[in-house]
Amino acid sequence: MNQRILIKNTTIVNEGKSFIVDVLIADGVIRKIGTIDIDPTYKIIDGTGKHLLPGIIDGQVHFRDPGLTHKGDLYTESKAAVAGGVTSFIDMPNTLPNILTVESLKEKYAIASKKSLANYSFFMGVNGDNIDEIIKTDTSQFIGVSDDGLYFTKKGNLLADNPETMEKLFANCKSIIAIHSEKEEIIEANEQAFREQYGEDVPIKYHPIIRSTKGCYEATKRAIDLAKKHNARLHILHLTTEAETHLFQNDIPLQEKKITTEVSVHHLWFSDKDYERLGMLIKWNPAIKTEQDKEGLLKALLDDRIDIITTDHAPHTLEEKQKPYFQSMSGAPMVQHSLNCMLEFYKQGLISLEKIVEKMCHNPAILYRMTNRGFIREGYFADLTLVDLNSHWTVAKDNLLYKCGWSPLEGTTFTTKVIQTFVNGKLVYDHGEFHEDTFGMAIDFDNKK
Ligand SMILES: O=C1C[C@@H](C(=O)O)NC(=O)N1
Repeated sequence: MNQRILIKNTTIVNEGKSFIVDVLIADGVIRKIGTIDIDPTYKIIDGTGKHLLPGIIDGQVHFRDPGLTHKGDLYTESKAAVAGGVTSFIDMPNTLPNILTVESLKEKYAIASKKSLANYSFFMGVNGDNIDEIIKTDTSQFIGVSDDGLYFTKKGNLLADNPETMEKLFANCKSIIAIHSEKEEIIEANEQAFREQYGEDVPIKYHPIIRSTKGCYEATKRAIDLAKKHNARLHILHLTTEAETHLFQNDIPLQEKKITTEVSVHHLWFSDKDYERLGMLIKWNPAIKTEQDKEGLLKALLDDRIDIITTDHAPHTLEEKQKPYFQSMSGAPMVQHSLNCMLEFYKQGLISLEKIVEKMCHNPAILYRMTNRGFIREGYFADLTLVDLNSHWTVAKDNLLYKCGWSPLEGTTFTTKVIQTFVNGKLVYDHGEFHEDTFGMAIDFDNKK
């Protein structure tokens, strides 16, 4: 039998409330929440002065496995995730091979079952080549479909030059469609203009001009119009502009929303002011935009037009990043520090702890219809993270767990620390140490609801 763990006297943050209580973990689940007597067989954890949150569910990561494992893999990146309080993640399809068939999806599940310390699920990739197969496939096979990061061909390009593909997908796909929302034709025209002026070495400050607000807004508007026309389930990934936030609703509960969106932590943390200091390290697609956009995203998060927070954790080697503009890879690692970043906003009085938990834990579970995860409830999986809200430490090379070995946050001092992380009731991360004797589970979800 699994050892029972009793977390005594901890402040749980859950479902809009924070209060001091005891939590008993047994057989992988939260067995009891309340005042619980100590039993000699229990492992006792003193939660006094600490906060217990549901484990973070990161709805968008690129762990690079299989095929791109020189950047990261399901073991290294899931290890970084649990050290950051993340207990579940959904990985994107732009691995090698791209995940465009049920067979390759199953292979990815098999790899994760032997390597991932956190719970996992995977988007099925969608482009012009596999759309007919996607439409035919039973939606219980995948949590959602996405085009994010896929290598676009004219034929396969979902977003830009292929309105028929999009129309067909929205008319027929019953699972959530998670879109990387930028209009390629606008970006390409801007790239062309800047290339003529600067050659390969365009200054990074022009990245948000090339990958412009117009490109984002028009793509998002078009996707929303199509979703409304066909009553499809649409999720816009990593929103970056204040303008787009006004395209989303906050007057219906998430359970009933068909059109949803997210913000990634880096788009709340950085703005175009940081390009001078960090250069290509913060080249992301869609681009980090202005201070006003950053503020608009936070506002929309707080007033529920933005539903969830993700990382879009996208590691590349430093060598792949530090190249002239057109060759430098977009994306950066974030999964180890997403909770710390959000808790820093809490410390600054910008967001409540309860709102952070709603957007990073509860809502991803609701949005992706996960079974018994995302909340501190009796009978739910014991996916939990214990945090100290008064602990100073500085991000540095020697405390990074990413395979790529760098972070755009190096030198940042955080005032909170993840102390312990439990995945399915197992203490996987404990004060900087890992217990690696068990792996995470495939996340159950119900696409039939
Ligand atoms: O959508 C994406 C993909 C990601 C990657 O590197 O896979 N990098 C990005 O910056 N955006």
